[in-house]
Amino acid sequence: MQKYVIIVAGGSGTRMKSDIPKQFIEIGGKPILMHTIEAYIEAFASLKLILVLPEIQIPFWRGLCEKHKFTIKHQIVNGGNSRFQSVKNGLNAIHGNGLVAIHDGVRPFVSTEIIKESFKVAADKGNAVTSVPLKDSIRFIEGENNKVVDRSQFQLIQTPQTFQIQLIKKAFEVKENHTFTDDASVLEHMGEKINLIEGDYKNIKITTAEDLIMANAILKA
Ligand SMILES: Nc1ccn([C@@H]2O[C@H](COP(=O)(O)OP(=O)(O)OP(=O)(O)O)[C@@H](O)[C@H]2O)c(=O)n1
Ligand SMILES: C[C@](O)(CO)[C@H](O)COP(=O)(O)O
Repeated sequence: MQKYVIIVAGGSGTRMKSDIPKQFIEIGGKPILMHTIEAYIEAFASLKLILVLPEIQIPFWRGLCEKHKFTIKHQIVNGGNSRFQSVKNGLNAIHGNGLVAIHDGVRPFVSTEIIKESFKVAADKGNAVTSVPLKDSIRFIEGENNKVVDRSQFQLIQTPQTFQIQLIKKAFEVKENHTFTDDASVLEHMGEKINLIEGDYKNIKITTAEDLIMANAILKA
């Protein structure tokens, strides 16, 4: 079965407050996004890779590829105004059947094992969504009040989120709404059961400046 990955890097990284979009910040001598792409090609060399970028950043990315002699083949697609729109643009670039992993460009430490398991479970069950248990206590906030909740009933959701292509394309035909914070939420809206697979605490989403400290530490570990 043909395997695709859509790597979404169409955001502007406002919470990082950096001069360049965070996906282009260098860790270990190369842009975060190159680490992410390499992780997928290490898992499956024959993977078809679709990279979603803000249109205005495409020349900058091409310049980075030249500078770093980055030759992994990928198709570039324009980003949208939200993650949902960026994923949708990526899905529109796929014309065949098979499986597609959707992955945040700013999660560079995804392991080969997770990528492989994600495709395996999606092939069997239609979808596979990576997650980890919570390590902190959590509280439910209600107006002025708050109360403890049972954290064993919650999971933190990561990417990859991998799907049978026809299923996820159909799910994305819906009108976007604010509950669509990831791709699983879009599929669930269509009535599908979500299958969780085990993630990894190292599979961080680089979002704020502290995450860069963590990223450099993970690289050195
Ligand atoms: N319009 C958008 C918004 C987000 N993303 C991607 O979705 C992933 C997760 O989003 P997030 O970490 O929130 O990235 P940003 O939107 O760039 O960050 P911020 O919310 O701080 O602006 C990132 O790889 C980001 O590039 C995207 O492809 N298109
Ligand atoms: C898809 C995701 O990484 C799963 O945790 C997350 O929902 C992306 O959220 P953001 O609001 O785009 O940071």
